[in-house]
Amino acid sequence: MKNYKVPTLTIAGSDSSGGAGIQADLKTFSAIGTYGMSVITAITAQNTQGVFSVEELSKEIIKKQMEAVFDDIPPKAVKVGMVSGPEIIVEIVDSLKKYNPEYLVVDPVMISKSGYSLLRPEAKENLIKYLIPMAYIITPNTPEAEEITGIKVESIDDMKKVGQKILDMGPKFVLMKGGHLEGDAVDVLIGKDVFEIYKSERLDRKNTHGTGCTLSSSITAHLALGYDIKESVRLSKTYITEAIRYSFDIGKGVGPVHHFYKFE
Ligand SMILES: Nc1ncnc2c1ncn2[C@@H]1O[C@H](COP(=O)(O)OP(=O)(O)OP(=O)(O)O)[C@@H](O)[C@H]1O
Ligand SMILES: Cc1ncc(COP(=O)(O)O)c(N)n1
Repeated sequence: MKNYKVPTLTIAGSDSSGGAGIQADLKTFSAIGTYGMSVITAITAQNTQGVFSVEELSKEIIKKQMEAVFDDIPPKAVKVGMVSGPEIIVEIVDSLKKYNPEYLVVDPVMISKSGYSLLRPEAKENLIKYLIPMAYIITPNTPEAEEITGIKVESIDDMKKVGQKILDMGPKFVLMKGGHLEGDAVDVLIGKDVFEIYKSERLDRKNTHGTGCTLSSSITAHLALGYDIKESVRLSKTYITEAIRYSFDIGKGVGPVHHFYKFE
């Protein structure tokens, strides 16, 4: 089902070390077999050891990037990752309303694995009020789900309950990621008439930089290629599991996952 001409777009921050953010998204888009494009929201200076600095781009250049992409190569599916500040979110939401892509995947990036805040505290309100309701699917990890709802997530039962709360905020589907819990790596997909559990063994690996970015861009690429939501998540869960299994040591800290595709 690969189609190198199907356009996909990521709206996210740049990770200079290539493991997360825009770079992980584009690698995933290519590996799944779509044509990847990017709107950069912020530049981070980071590597496998941490995030050292962040510079947000202006809302003007974000608007211009959106226009340049959508006026020429309208993407079939769009993913939003790190959005950083409140004004940027409003700009992105306005542009998305204007161009109305078929699929919008929102990965509500808040804190990097290394503990650096990638969403300014004052931006949280706009994320919840404007971006989450327009998502086709939102993919919070447990700390992000807790931030969004104010409710603790410590079990699969909590994931179901809190996922339902997020669904009530307006997105069509919620994928609650269980990477931060203990035991098997269990993700839960919730929609109006949909409830699916995706389970994999927990792999004992230290190199998990960019797992969330990779999973959400894989879902984006599969939706763009025409898979339905359950299939898109199933194939993406396999993709991230194998990407973690074959993750590798590069750099001095938490290395990246491995992008390649050979599963159907
Ligand atoms: N050790 C692991 N073994 C197998 N699967 C894992 C492991 N850790 C995470 N996963 C899976 O990876 C995906 C990403 O989950 P996670 O909850 O780690 O997202 P995240 O915290 O947003 O990632 P990131 O830290 O990159 O932002 C999920 O499908 C999760 O189940
Ligand atoms: C630009 C950018 N976007 C997202 C992440 C989250 O990824 P992780 O939690 O694996 O650090 C990141 N580190 N950098």
